[in-house]
Amino acid sequence: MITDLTALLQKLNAIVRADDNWGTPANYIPELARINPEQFAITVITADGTVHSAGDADTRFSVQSITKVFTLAIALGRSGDQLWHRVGREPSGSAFNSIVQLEREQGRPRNPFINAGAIVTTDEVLAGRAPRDALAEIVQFVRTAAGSDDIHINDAVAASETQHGHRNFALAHFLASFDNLKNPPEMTLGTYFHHCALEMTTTQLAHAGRFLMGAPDMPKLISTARVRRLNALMLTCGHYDGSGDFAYRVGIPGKSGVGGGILAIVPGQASIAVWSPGLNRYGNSHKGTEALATLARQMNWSIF
Ligand SMILES: NC(=O)CC[C@H](N)C(=O)O
Repeated sequence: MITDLTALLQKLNAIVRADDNWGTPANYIPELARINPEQFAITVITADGTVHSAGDADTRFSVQSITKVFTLAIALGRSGDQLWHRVGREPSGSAFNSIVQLEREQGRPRNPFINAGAIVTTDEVLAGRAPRDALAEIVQFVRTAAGSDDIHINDAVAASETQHGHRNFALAHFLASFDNLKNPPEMTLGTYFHHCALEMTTTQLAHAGRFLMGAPDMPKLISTARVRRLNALMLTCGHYDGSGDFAYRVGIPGKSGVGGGILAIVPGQASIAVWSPGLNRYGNSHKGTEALATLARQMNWSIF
């Protein structure tokens, strides 16, 4: 079985590379726009701890919104259910950076995985501390989850997003106007941009996702009940307005990032990280999604 999975990933890597539609990298963060889209990597860690990889699995990429899963875990650890007064748990049906819904719903973002919701969870993690202290907690959580200290924030990516993050500034000020930010918008955003700029390889990211598998020998960073809830939110909200399509086609919880990464979990069975920088129309990795759909079908992995 183990050799089968490695062979399957290698075959998948070859199939993915043979298709010349690589999608388009994010263009609103200049540091991400200049990345060569013709890259692909996949790592699968199974419940027995074995690691299977294919493609560019040692190349670091910007994990971006995938960090929203870790900041949500931390925010829930700090504030518990109080957090849900500030942010909802419903799919948004709109783009990750949309502002219209926020006005209609009086400044309470639909869920913690769209940008507005993640700005709120970051604000909760910040909790009046200096941004470097909150960032230290986030980076430490990710390093502990991954079992590696060699995970860092790329300051150039954070600076690039700060210079061009007009939409996120608009969202943060909108939240503040509805009294849904406890810290100054610039301070919360600075923290948010920096944790989004964390870089990992697919090998590191798949390791970091092991605690979400809920399998006996995996790191236990949060309660089993919370693991289930994070997975539920990943399934319903992890791909923004593409979440329904991802659930339909792939059938397991996943969280995407605009850097082209996706962390997907087969509860009790596997933690999967996939990366290809070109995006589909929802802002999710084009080839990453295709590869996960094929892998899930071939392995018969589904939560349904
Ligand atoms: N979808 C994403 O990965 C978005 C994250 C990015 N840092 C942003 O705020 O726009």
